[in-house]
Amino acid sequence: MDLVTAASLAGALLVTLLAVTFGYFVILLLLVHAKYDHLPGPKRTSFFLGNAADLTKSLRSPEDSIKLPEDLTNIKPIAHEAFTQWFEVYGDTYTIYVLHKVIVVTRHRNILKRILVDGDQRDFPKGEEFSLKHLYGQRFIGEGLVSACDHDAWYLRRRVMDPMFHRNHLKSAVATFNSAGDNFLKDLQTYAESGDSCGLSHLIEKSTLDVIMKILFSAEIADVGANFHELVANFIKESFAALQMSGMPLVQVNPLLYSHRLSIRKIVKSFREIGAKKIAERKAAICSGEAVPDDLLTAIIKGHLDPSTGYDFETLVDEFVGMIVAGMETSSNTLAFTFMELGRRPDLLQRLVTEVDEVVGQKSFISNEDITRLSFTSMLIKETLRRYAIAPSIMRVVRKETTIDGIRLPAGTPMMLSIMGANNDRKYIDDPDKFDPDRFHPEQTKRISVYSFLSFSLGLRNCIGQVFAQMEMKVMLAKFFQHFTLQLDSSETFHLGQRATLFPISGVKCKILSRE
Ligand code: HEM
Repeated sequence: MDLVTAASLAGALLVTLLAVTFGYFVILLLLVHAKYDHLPGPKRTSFFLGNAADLTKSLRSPEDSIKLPEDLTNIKPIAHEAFTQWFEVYGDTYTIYVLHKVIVVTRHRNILKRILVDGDQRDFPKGEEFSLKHLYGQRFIGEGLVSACDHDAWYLRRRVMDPMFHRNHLKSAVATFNSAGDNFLKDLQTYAESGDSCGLSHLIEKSTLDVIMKILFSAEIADVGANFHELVANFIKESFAALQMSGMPLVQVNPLLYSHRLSIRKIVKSFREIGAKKIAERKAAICSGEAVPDDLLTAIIKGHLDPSTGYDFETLVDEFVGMIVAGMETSSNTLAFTFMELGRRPDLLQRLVTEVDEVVGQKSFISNEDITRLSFTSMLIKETLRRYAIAPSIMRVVRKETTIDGIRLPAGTPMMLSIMGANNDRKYIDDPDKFDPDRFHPEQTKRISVYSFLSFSLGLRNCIGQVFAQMEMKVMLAKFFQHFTLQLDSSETFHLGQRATLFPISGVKCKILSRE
């Protein structure tokens, strides 16, 4: 066969292959569309891309043109707003399509109830695809508690960790919450003295990392490395922004995004190496019989030494990364939103200051009893969690075909359970856009249903750190208002950003004013 014939044969083969692949993809799309045609949803703007264009638009700020990938961390996404608006138009359950993938978005109470609470969790697992196990092929949270999809493996790990997050165990951590709070005060004092504006979000982030490192891993930030806080902050921002991007069409394979994917892989890998080093040191101490702290790190390593839990060394690293990912940004953004609201609501700020003065006064140590008595502070935090659901949605998969209230969910359906949608559903919440901590007043006659306060999720796989987070946030707020107050910069926009979690885009720029 001569060269020309071979080349034309290869060309014909390639064209046939492309035509078959294209035909296969078209049939696949038609089948997926037919499978979900019975559910409402926004019109697909493209047969092939589905609603991808709407979603990509909603990931971007209306004002900014975003250049990928350099500006990923500066995206001002408003994805949750698109989801909320679609609830108003298409009802409590609707579909969105990206290429051949479909997601059913819901805030329907009975669906949430069945999936999170009443149903067998084996029938509604976290889907592998949405589980944060890997990011651009690099192991991210792997098989850790947050991402575990296999119910039995998850259960064994949750049993190892639950005691560390129990209210009684956390009582012994109150001193540590105080000491992290005192470090926060030192940073604030510097700004109060200089009169310069600060980005409060950044200072809070440092404190919530400080708390996690001390309580879960008995480590000071400084022990891990001088720039550890910046490193973690960068790791969280970059990886969260990438998580959000990675679901968009072709981001995983687009050659133009190769350097972005490579840099994210490197960031995640080097962060995992820090965790591996800490774990190896503690494991060596345990194995050689040295006295070790009674913290989460010791608990999971002891679990790893007991083969029945299925913890291998990499899973321990997954837990280290997972706890920081799940615990730092969530608490820190919730506190940032609380400060943002207090900055524009002198009435709430005054109520908080009065409570702090009455309960804590000039005491330098905030005890567990004080934390319990800070009831307005609790209401304030709960309303922040309701209004600005930091984790705006969570993912599950319906394994077997299930019909709930006449809504048929085919087997294999990926579900986005909208926490933001449920928390702000005007069918159940009066004037949901209004920030009103009194909704959570213990004497409020119209009690908020648990399905309108999904911020920590519900059921077996609810947030293990919810008591931890609320104690931490109460101590931070009380310490702050014992000594300082704040004045928001005039540049404050009150806009929300979204990179996996929600955050105040401005970073809560403000002046710190001393109360003394
Ligand atoms: C305001 C703060 C927080 C919020 C709003 C929050 C929210 C949530 C939500 C919604 C889930 C369910 C995720 C899902 O089902 O996909 C979750 C799970 C989890 N959270 Fe939190 N969280 C917060 C703080 C924390 C803290 C401080 C820690 C640890 C120190 C933590 C550790 C975890 C873990 C390990 C899970 C997985 C639990 C499991 O699957 O068994 N969270 N969190």
